[in-house]
Amino acid sequence: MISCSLEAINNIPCLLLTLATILTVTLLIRNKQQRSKPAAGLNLPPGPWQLPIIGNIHQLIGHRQPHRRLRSLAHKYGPDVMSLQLGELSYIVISTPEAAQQVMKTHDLEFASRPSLLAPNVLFNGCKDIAFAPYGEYWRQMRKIGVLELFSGKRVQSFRRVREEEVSNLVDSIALLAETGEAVDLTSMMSAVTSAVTSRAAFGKAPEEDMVDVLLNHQENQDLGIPITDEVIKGVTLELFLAGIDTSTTAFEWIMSEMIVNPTVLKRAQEEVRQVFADGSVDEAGLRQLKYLDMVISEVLLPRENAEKATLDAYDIPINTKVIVNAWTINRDSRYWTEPEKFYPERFMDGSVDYRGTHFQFIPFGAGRRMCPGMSFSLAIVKLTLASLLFHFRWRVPTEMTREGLDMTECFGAALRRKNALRLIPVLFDDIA
Ligand code: HEM
Repeated sequence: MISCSLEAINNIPCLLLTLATILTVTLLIRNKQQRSKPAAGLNLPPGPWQLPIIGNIHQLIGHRQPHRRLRSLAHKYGPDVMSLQLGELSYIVISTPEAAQQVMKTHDLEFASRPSLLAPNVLFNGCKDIAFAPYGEYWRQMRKIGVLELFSGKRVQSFRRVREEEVSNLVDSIALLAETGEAVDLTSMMSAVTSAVTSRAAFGKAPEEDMVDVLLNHQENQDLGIPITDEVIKGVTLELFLAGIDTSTTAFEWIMSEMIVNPTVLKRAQEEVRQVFADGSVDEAGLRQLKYLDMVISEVLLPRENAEKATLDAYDIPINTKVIVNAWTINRDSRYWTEPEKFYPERFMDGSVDYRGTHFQFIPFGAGRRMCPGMSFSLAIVKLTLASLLFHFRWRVPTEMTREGLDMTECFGAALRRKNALRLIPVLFDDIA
C-alpha cells in the first residue's frame, strides 16, 4: 500500500482549481440565477468586509499565492468556515479538517454538486465529463464507469507494461544525456512520460482494452440509462489528460525537489530503492516494498456546491454556494502535524494516517462522493518513475546552485506548480550497465 507524505504536498499542489479562472469568470458572468443574495435572518459564516459589487475580490486580487492569502484571511475572519463574496457568486472557504469532514462526510450528499462555470462548460460541451458534471443521474452513471471500469485496480494494473516501457525509455534518454554532464529538465520529461502513459491507456496500441474502448463498447451496446454520446466520449477522454498530467507531474517535481534540498531523505530513499532492486532492474512488483518512498503528493481543489439549502456548524449555507476546501491549509494544520512545514517523511511511518479520504487532516485527493477516482492511476506512474530515477542515477544541482539554493518558488495555476522547471544533473551509478 502506498502512503502519502505531508512533506511532498507541503510545497505542492494546492489545486485550488484555478481560482484565478474563477475570479475572471466571476467578473464576466452575469447570471442572474447564480445571484445568491443572502436572505435576511440567515446565520451566515463570518467573513471579511465586502465592497459593493465586487465583494471580496479586492482582497484576493494581486496576490500571487491565493492559497496562502485564503489561509491568512481565514485565520482572521473564519478559521473553520469563512464566507467570501466574489462578484455575484457566494463562496465558503473550508480551512480545518473538522469542517472538511462536515462537508465531505457528514453533509457529503448536500455538497456533492459542482458549480456551473463557464470554462468547463465550454471545454466539455456542457460538462459532459465527470469532474465538472453537476450531481445527478448523469454524474452517478459516469462516476460508476470511472470507478469500476476506467480507473479500477484491475484496469490500472493492466497498464503495468505500458508504464514500465515508458519509464524505461525515460531512463535510457537520461542515461544518454548524463554523458554530457548537463542538467536535464525533469519537469518536461515527467510531463512527457505521463502524457505517453495516459495516451496509451486511453487509445490503446496495446493488447489490453483501452479506456476509450470501454466507453465505445457502452455506446455500441446501449446498455446504460443515459446514452454515451460522442460528446461524452470526447469530454471524458479530454479529462483524462487535463486531470491527470499536470497533477502527476506536479507531485513528482515537488517530491524530487524536496529530496534534493533534504539530502538525508534522498539518501535514505535511494538506499531503499537500491536495496529492494539489488538484482539490477526496477519493476512494479517490487514497488510495494518501498515503504520509505511511499510519500507522495498533491492536492487539488475542485470547488463543490450545494444544490439545496444546507447548514454547517450551525451556519446557514444558502443554495448554490460554492465551497472551496482549502486542502493546502488543512494539510498543514499544526494541531495535527508537528512542524507541518518541515519535510519529514518519517511522520507517516506508523501508517495511522493516509490519503484515501478518511483522515481529514490529509486530503490531497479529496474525500467523499467526489473524491479523485484517478488516484491509483496517478500514483502508479509517479512511484515507478521516482523509484527508477533514484535507482539509476545520483542527482546533483547545477553548478551555479547549492542544494539549499534550489529554486523552490511556487507558481499558482491549475496546479501549484514549480515556477521554474526542475533542472538537475544526472550521474549514472557506476555499478549499473
Ligand atoms: C497526483 C495526482 C492527482 C491529485 C492530487 C488529484 C486530486 C483530486 C482532487 C482533490 C479531486 C477533487 C475531489 C473532491 O472534490 O472531493 C479530484 C477529482 C478528480 N480527479 Fe484527480 N487527482 C490526481 C490525478 C488524477 C488523474 C491521473 C485522473 C485521471 C486520469 C484524475 C481524475 C479526476 C476526476 C475525473 C475527478 C472528479 C471526480 C468527481 O467529480 O466525481 N485525477 N482529483
